[in-house]
Amino acid sequence: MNNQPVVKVENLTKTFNKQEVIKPCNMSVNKNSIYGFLGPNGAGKTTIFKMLIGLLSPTTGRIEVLGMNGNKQREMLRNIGSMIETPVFYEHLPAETNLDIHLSYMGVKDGDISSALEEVGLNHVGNQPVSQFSFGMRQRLGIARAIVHKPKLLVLDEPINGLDPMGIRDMRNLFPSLVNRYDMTILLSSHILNEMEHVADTIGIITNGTIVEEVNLKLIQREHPEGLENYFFNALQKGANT
Ligand SMILES: Nc1ncnc2c1ncn2[C@@H]1O[C@H](COP(=O)(O)OP(=O)(O)OP(=O)(O)O)[C@@H](O)[C@H]1O
Repeated sequence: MNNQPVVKVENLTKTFNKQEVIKPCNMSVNKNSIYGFLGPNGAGKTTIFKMLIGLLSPTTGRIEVLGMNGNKQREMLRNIGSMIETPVFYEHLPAETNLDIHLSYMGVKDGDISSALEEVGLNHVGNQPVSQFSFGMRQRLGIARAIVHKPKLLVLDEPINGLDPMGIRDMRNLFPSLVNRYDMTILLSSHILNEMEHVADTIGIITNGTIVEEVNLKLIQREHPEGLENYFFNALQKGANT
């Protein structure tokens, strides 16, 4: 891992209906990092993710992704893969056709749909319509769609939500291998602290619209060998007191 930031956020805010739900935030995600974004319900994780991937515009502040800001938005979007909230598909079309449509939309000609499906354990059902998929299979397909065009930055909002234990274990192996094989940088959110400890190397904590911590996981583990939970609750407490 080197120290070149792939995501750099400065003084980012977002106001909805006169309410500032994201207060001035700074964030830095290093190249080839797996950054685990943690925070209570409603803290602002999804809103920040949406701003990073261009689905929402910031109220104020600056976002730089892969060295680009607003100036090269198309190029930036082609290099981002994401799954935010519940993924939506063309229900009547097979999984592989959904990925094919995504590749066309992204302008990628040489995407490997069968490999992407295999990465998430869906290779045997690629020809089935998505309407026949279970919740966990849809999550897996959402991840396949996020990675099929081999983005440089992968942004996944609660990707293991709804996965079975095998799926969780598969993702634990998949994420670091995407970093190693395709030079990706991954930004993940999850409420499952234990799982974040398995995959992330950096932890960011947001509470009430403010990022209160951004720390290397190894440093946390040195101080909290018992696990992330105490560190997480302390950080929230610290955030509440400032
Ligand atoms: N479109 C919107 N209009 C108004 N308020 C919104 C909108 N989207 C999000 N919010 C508010 O912004 C705050 C942050 O929401 P967000 O979805 O980013 O939280 P989160 O950390 O992802 O939560 P969770 O863990 O529950 O998914 C919440 O108070 C939410 O009600």
